[in-house]
Amino acid sequence: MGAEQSVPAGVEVQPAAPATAAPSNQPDGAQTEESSSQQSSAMPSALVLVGPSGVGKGTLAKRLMDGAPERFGFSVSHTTRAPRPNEQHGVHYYYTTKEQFAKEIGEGKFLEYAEVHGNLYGTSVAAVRDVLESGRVCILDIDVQGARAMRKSGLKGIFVFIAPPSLEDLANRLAGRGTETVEQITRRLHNAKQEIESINEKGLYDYLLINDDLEEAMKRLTAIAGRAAVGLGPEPGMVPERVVLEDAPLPDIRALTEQQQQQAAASAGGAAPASQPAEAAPAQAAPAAPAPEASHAPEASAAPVAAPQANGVVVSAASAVAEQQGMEGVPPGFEKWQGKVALVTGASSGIGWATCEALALAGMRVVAVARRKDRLEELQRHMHAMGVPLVNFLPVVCDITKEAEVATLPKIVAKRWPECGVDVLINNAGMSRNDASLFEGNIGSWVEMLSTNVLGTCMMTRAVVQDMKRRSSYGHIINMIGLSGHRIPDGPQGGGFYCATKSAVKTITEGLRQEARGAKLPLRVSGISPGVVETEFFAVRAFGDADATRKATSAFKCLQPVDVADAVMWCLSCPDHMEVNDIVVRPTEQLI
Ligand SMILES: Nc1ncnc2c1ncn2[C@@H]1O[C@H](COP(=O)(O)OP(=O)(O)OP(=O)(O)O)[C@@H](O)[C@H]1O
Ligand SMILES: Nc1nc2c(ncn2[C@@H]2O[C@H](COP(=O)(O)O)[C@@H](O)[C@H]2O)c(=O)[nH]1
Repeated sequence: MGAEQSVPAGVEVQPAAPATAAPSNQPDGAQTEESSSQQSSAMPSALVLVGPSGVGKGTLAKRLMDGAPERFGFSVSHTTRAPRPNEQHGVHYYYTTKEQFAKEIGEGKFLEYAEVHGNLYGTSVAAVRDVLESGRVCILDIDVQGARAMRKSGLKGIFVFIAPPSLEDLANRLAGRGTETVEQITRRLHNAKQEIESINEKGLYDYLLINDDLEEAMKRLTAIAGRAAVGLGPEPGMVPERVVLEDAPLPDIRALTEQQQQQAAASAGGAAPASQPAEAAPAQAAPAAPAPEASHAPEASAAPVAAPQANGVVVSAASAVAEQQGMEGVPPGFEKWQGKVALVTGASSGIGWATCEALALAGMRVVAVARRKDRLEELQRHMHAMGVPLVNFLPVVCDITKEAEVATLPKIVAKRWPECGVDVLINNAGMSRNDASLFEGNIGSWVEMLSTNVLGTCMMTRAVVQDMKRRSSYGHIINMIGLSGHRIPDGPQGGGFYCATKSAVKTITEGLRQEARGAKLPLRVSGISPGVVETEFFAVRAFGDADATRKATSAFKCLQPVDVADAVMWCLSCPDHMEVNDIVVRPTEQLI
């Protein structure tokens, strides 16, 4: 027997039976209620999560492991399915060919294997052994056929069937995850009906857990996993004698996907900012059933924008576009961010718009934050036209100067993508006014600049860092400092106040970096300081005079928003040991 075939601690291996073997009502190795409840040893055992695709096994497993990596490890399976863009070989799966898989079956490498939804999946002896030998609970995420085979293998562990509240919920989750096409979802859902019927196979499962509310499900699973951690067997009687399954028709996935995509943004809840009452109602066709919070939320909370039609096509949430482009658009080093969430403020135009586009095209989930709902809707249409899956895009109407609106943003993100939080924050929103001289300036303009450029940046940062702390997951914060954080180009004309706010952003960026280092957190902090960029900045500074931009940007070829977005992408693509602290970039012809 080769190394791969040696018996893992606590695992008695019987040769893997092909998963197509007829299921047994009393599988070998299944524990009777008496024997299982008495089973106890100091050694952690396996925790086998079974259930239809999309029910949340992976989400629950990840949460368990993130919460206590010293107690739980994952059995990384082999598969012949292609990796999704955000997946890593050796972390999510070992990706292999059919030929290699067949060869390794012959070599007795697998504890179990099965064809699932058209691909081969298998649990190797080594995958389970390595985790158990490290003294941790080994979490397996396998299908029903795999569970039957595992029972036969004699693996010591607790088997939990995770069920969805309904097929419709399951369909919604699969569509929302966005990693499969409509056809693939239909196939997985069709299989789900049969998989759910396995609940009634005597002795197959120890627990039935309905993953309705994720937090509740986590609480129950944590308690079950705690037993596995100390080698205790399952409690008796945790699977009902007989579960009556309603013969519900399969949801129409294509229709549901369209509806789901429309609802997704709105279902996060929230009302339009108090300062923008006219924008409270979605301009797009209202979703069929808006979440109650949408109409009853307190005035001051951010509001997601309703999504337009998405042609019913679900493409990879993690990086459909990158996949379509064969990863061409993705800068080297950026792969680590695929499927992660970036929040961009000031997303309705210029640098913010271009940054949202670059991030989404490279496979990130993007939360676009701005005050102007019509512009966010336009950005959403633009994203759709660019081929960005709308499941990856969350536009939110929010005024970053309003504390209560900012505070709701992490919640909106968590509602939309339950297993996620903001990983990357781009504090881009900033503005200037041309009536802010220090001799005779308009105090309202000072307040506006201070609130947006300084306090808005700080409030956004605080909200996101606190959420990162809660999740123990630290990403990257990039502040748009601007060249005005480094020098005063138009002091005699009264530009001093604006520059003061920008040099405050520069100092805050360094302060944040030092706080992160002081707290030994892996958060990375960067600043970007572009000179003249051709954006609406100048029109805003001139209180809406569109000609002001032309005047300010016609002397020479200015930077374009995409140039700055490129700098953002570069900051994010640098290796983990490298933190870009400030990028100063001017148009070549700009003097000061
Ligand atoms: N309780 C829940 N409520 C709402 N959404 C959920 C819940 N649990 C998980 N989800 C979401 O459902 C989607 C599918 O979850 P996940 O990928 O964990 O399923 P899975 O069972 O591991 O699927 P597969 O077997 O295909 O790997 C994810 O987008 C996840 O965020
Ligand atoms: N029998 C096994 N099933 C497995 C294994 N690894 C994963 N799976 C199941 O396959 C489906 C699809 O997974 P996906 O990653 O393509 O969405 C899912 O239900 C998994 O539980 C395995 O090693 N053996």
